[in-house]
Amino acid sequence: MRIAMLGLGSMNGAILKGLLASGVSAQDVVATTRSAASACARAEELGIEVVAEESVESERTANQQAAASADLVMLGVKPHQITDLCTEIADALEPDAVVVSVAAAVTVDMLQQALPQGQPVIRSMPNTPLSVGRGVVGLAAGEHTSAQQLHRVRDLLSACGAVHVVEETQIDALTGVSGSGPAYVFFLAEHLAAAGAERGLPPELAADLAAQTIQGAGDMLVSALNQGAGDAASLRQAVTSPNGTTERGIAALTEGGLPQAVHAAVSASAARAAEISRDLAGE
Ligand SMILES: NC(=O)c1ccc[n+]([C@@H]2O[C@H](COP(=O)([O-])OP(=O)(O)OC[C@H]3O[C@@H](n4cnc5c(N)ncnc54)[C@H](O)[C@@H]3O)[C@@H](O)[C@H]2O)c1
Ligand code: PRO
Repeated sequence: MRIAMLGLGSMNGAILKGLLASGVSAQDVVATTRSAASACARAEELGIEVVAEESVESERTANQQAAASADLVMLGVKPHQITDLCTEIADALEPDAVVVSVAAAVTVDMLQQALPQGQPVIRSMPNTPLSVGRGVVGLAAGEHTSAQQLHRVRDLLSACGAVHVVEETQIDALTGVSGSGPAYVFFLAEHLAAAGAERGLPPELAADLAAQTIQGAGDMLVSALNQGAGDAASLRQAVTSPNGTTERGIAALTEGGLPQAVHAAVSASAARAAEISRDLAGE
């Protein structure tokens, strides 16, 4: 499968690293960037062909050239840039090329409107841990995408994370949990480490303890859920000895409003996605 990654920032870059590590051949990937310097650096780093918008001299833009040869086109630009990018590549696309948007808030309908009639599209919501093979992706297919095309994309991404095919109405909530979620976890890691350093641990040690604890707890939780051997609440209880140290820590988190703060974070992220969708639709 020939893959075009249009825009190579945080998200498309993370997906590409995950795909290459999972065995996708660098020969099968072409990416685009705006600047020539960035194209050079990324081509050297990743071993793939990268075409820069600013160095193309032919009639076709970098995005058109990359899209023309692709079976799968991943749109990795900001939400407000997606429809312009769709319009730009529309005439270059093969009719059966599958166009996958990674953008928050850009609906299947917006993608279909901006692309040729009948073009297969998928709205996705990935997260950056795809870069290390531990990502999460939600996929919602458009009306012209066959089950086989959806399965091919699901199988490709499954090599670098967990893929969930969902209703489009669920994507904003999924964005609030797993799309934005890595940032909440990194925020927790920052504060765990800072608190450890405040209690006298060397800062590097505190950062390692926070990261390794989050990794171990995450692995343990996924394994327990997969094996039907517990859930987050039961694993938390197993750490919490009656009248022990954790009980005091959990009480402090509860008093400090962690449960309400997490609910508010997921709601705020999902609500912002809906707000951007309305802005993009001009409502
Ligand atoms: N960062 C995340 O964790 C994350 C998670 C899920 C979804 N997303 C979505 O991914 C998309 C990109 O976000 P990001 O965080 O990677 O932003 P980013 O700014 O890191 O990446 C966007 C890239 O696109 C490039 N670009 C812009 N216009 C271009 C054009 N016409 N041709 C080629 N390249 C172009 C920019 O130079 C930039 O490198 C957004 O729509 C966002 O909603 C991001
Ligand atoms: N990062 C993007 C944003 O912050 C979308 C989910 C994660 O908008």
